[in-house]
Amino acid sequence: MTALNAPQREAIRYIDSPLLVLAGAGSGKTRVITHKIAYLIQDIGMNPKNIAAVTFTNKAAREMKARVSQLLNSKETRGLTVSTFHTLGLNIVRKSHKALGYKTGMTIMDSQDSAGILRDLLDDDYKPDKDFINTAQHTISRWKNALILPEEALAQANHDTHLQIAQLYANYQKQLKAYNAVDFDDLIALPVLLFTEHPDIREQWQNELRYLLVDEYQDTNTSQYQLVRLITGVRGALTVVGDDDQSIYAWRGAQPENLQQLTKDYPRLKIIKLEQNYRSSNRILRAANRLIANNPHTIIKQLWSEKGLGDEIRVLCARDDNDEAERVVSELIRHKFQHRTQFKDYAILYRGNHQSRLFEEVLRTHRIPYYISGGTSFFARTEIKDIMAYLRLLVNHDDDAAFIRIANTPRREIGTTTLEKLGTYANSRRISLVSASFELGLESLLNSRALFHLRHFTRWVIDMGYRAQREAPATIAREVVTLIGYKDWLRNSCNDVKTADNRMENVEELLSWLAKLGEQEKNLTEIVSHITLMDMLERQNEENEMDSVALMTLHAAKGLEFPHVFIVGMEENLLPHQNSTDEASILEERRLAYVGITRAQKSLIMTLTQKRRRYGEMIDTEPSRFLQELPAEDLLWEGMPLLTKHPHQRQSVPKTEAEKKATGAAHMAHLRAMLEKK
Ligand SMILES: Nc1ncnc2c1ncn2[C@@H]1O[C@H](COP(=O)(O)OP(=O)(O)OP(=O)(O)O)[C@@H](O)[C@H]1O
Ligand SMILES: [Mg+2]
Repeated sequence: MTALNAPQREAIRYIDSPLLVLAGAGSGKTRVITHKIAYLIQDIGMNPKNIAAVTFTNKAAREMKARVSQLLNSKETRGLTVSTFHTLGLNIVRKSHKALGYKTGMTIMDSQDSAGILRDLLDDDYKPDKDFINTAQHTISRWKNALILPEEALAQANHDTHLQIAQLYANYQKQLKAYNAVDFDDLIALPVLLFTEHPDIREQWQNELRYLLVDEYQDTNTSQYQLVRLITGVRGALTVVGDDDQSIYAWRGAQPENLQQLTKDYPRLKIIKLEQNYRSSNRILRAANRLIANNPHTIIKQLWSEKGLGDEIRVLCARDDNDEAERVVSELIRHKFQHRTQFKDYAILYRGNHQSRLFEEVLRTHRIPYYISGGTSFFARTEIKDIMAYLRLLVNHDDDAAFIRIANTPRREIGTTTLEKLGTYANSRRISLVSASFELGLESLLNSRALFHLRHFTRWVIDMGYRAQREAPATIAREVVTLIGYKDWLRNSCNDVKTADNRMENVEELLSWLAKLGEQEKNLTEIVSHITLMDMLERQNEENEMDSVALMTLHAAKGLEFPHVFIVGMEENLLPHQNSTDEASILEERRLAYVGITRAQKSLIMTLTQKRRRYGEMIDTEPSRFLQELPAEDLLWEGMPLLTKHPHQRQSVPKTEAEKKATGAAHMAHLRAMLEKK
């Protein structure tokens, strides 16, 4: 156990009762988890298949896996679970699907799919109302995360909208079941339900998962917390690590109070604190400490580091958002050249996804490799999912989820009512939708027109399926795309031609990829399962191994670290976010800024603009209130002076260090005055 300090070592070896490691950013919490896994396997002799470590994002899980494999060889980790909460939930649901009333081969609906189902369930007046669908989806998700069942939601509804959404929730659940599908939230809620209602199954899993480790514990919501409790049971073989200052998912139902709840639920809970930070230089830490001190605290944590004082935190003021992107990228190029670093040493972090576009554009112009973490992956795109669903259905006529996805995409007169009747019928006969479409029994349920359109399609599926067994996969795929008229469908269903063409380009990309796989003598069945099974995580791994700049939201950056970090858009209405100005939300926005700052190891640059294009209009911006909460002595202001609202005060761009300091002080005073006025 080298490179561990005393409290870390204590945390790793402690197995007498549940353990909570509560500590600030970069203090080695994740390191405690990975080393503890190694300790349990190598020193205690536990079977890796009895150990599960869970966290929140795919990227964090991947990072954790990578760290574990530095400590243990592949033989020692065989059977070990290191995953997200959702993947763990999925495993449980898959293995115990019967007890939950599902058939094998269930499908996971993503957020787009669920929105589609909700839309289909709505009355025609509501169908086009995207905002309503959004609200409904969000509300249902919160209910699920709080383990509120449809009946309870109905009983509790105290106004019309809630009542309407609660009814929708009930129908939505029914629909999912009929499709043999689950959504993202079900992956946690169903295992909880399962373990509560079936003590025998719970016991089996408790015997299977004998030690549980949870990273980023502050972000667990009610259902995740219940799942942790049910898995650990009375034995309480549990280590959780977290930082209340990094709780940034309240909007998704996360409850930092779960940290306190632990003390109540596990009276024998042991708490260990870590205070030495191994990540960042002291100026960065001081900025983080000072910022977060503005939030109320029950437990005070002061981080310190042996990494020296480090460079000042630079604050670049740009003219507008274009200028901001240009400056960040040229700064990055200059810095890389000067310090002989790699592109992957840099991260550009922002509050909202939409902020990435300009940076992408400029990075591309300069031919700098970058990747967007947590963005929509190729395979999550609608058009790719559509075409893949066709191919899935050709090779597996029982893939009901694929059938449902494309039965009416492009439109072919197979309506929701037809699908519903078909679904109910297939369910009662326990056969797939395609098989059911040919049965005599269906004929009394559907009118002849509906039946004609349905059978026309399913027959086509079967014919193409035959051909797919003999012909080259890429040929079949291209023919499918042509025969269904996908290109025209995109043109008609997208809002503008550009979007349609972009999507078609993605389809072309998929087709040429299929051709490449086909050259390796793979048949369509093999290719489809290859693509379906191809671990998304693996693909993203490839991405990360490339030397490229990381672009991501502050949310997605949690748990990660980079030598050089840019936090862009340090402005009111961006950070803090414009919809987050009530007191509780400001606290959360401040934690988000804290997460951002503490990602940086060596250098941190923050940027803001004077003007920014929003909703097509150039608007004046205001510096983020969080800037003035940072220690003035650690900031170095650069670029356009901020004082635009007072042109007579306009100063020249500061050049010498002394000038920069002086302008910095002036900016801070100005900022303070401005904010006090508000
Ligand atoms: N005892 C130690 N000696 C040397 N380096 C360490 C030690 N503990 C942790 N580190 C390093 O410090 C960095 C931060 O550690 P880690 O990511 O585990 O912190 P964390 O508390 O999980 O941070 P976060 O709150 O951001 O998730 C990592 O690069 C890790 O390898
Ligand atoms: Mg961590």
